[in-house]
Amino acid sequence: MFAATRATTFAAKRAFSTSATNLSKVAVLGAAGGIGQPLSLLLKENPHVTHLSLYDIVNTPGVAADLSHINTNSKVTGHTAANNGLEEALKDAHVVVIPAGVPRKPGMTRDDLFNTNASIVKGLAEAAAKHCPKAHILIISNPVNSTVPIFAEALKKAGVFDPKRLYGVTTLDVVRASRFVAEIKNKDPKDVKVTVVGGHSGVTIVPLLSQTGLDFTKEELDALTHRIQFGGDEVVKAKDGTGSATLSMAFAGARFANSVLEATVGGKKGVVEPTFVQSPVFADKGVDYFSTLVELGPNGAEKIHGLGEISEYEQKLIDAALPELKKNITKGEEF
Ligand SMILES: NC(=O)C1=CN([C@@H]2O[C@H](COP(=O)(O)OP(=O)(O)OC[C@H]3O[C@@H](n4cnc5c(N)ncnc54)[C@H](O)[C@@H]3O)[C@@H](O)[C@H]2O)C=CC1
Ligand SMILES: O=C([O-])CC(=O)C(=O)O
Repeated sequence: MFAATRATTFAAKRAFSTSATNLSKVAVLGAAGGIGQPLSLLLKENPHVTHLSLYDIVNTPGVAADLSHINTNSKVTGHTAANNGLEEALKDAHVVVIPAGVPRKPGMTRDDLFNTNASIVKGLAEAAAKHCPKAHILIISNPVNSTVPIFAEALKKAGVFDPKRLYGVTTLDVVRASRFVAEIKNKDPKDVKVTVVGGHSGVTIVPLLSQTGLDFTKEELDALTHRIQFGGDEVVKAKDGTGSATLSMAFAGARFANSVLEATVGGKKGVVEPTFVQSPVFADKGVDYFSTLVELGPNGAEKIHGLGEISEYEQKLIDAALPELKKNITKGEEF
């Protein structure tokens, strides 16, 4: 799946010394789960990854043994809580991707996961602060609007918070938006780029359809906006109590991890993705984290873009998103 980037990667590897490739240990925390397994599979195929380190409280030795037979260049190791497993998994990691935690069941909101996932994420943050304080941390665990602030607070407490290196993964919203718009406009999704801003739950997800260069009727706008904001619910309902999006999330997570790797060790310029980071965009309204297009560079999230020109329709969506986002962020910060 990364064929398009392979040429760049190999060129970059030649251009960089071996120490550059030694930087690319990627740890997955929650690696034996519904997202963790396919995500790890996709990362095993990523040529930037030199060491894939899999951590979960259960089953990682099996997942690691299985993946380790795939004939790509990276080494795979599996770790559980025994024998300082978390420390071993995190030590020297360049990127840490975190899909650890429980998923939704029908009838639940993402915020309903807070009670369980907040402490899981906090514990992992404390370990990351200690064992890989300079790593790029990609948070998938829900509720993302709160788990990113929880992680940030733990890093701040340990004195190692670098806002350029902490990202909430909102790529699934971008992937879905592209697919849903392509469907109704009879296009190939690869030609449909939709910037999705805000956060990652319900009304906090704001697709900027006016920036796609396509025309939409009011009915199309209403239907698409609703589908993008509540796409997660479609999967939760269809899975009927067995979980939420895992395969599309693994795809999205692998895509975002690849972007971070390309920008930080691949030497690629102009990598721009929406991601939920500490952001100045609505800081004056007390919303300290927000997803907009972010330019990724060797040090991570180097340039946070504003919203650009948005329609009146989108302004109303933003107005509805901000109070909910603020509430979610404060809840995370105060945990
Ligand atoms: N950001 C996004 O767009 C999306 C986020 N998610 C979220 O991702 C999370 C994971 O979802 P699934 O993989 O479907 O759940 P899952 O239950 O299949 O897997 C979660 C894994 O985390 C592990 N885990 C639990 N506590 C842990 C700890 N302290 N350390 C390490 N691992 C631990 C479990 O053993 C399990 O293997 C959920 O919170 C879900 O809501 C899901 C889809 C999209
Ligand atoms: O809906 C959920 O709970 C999982 C998720 O975040 C998504 O699919 O966007």
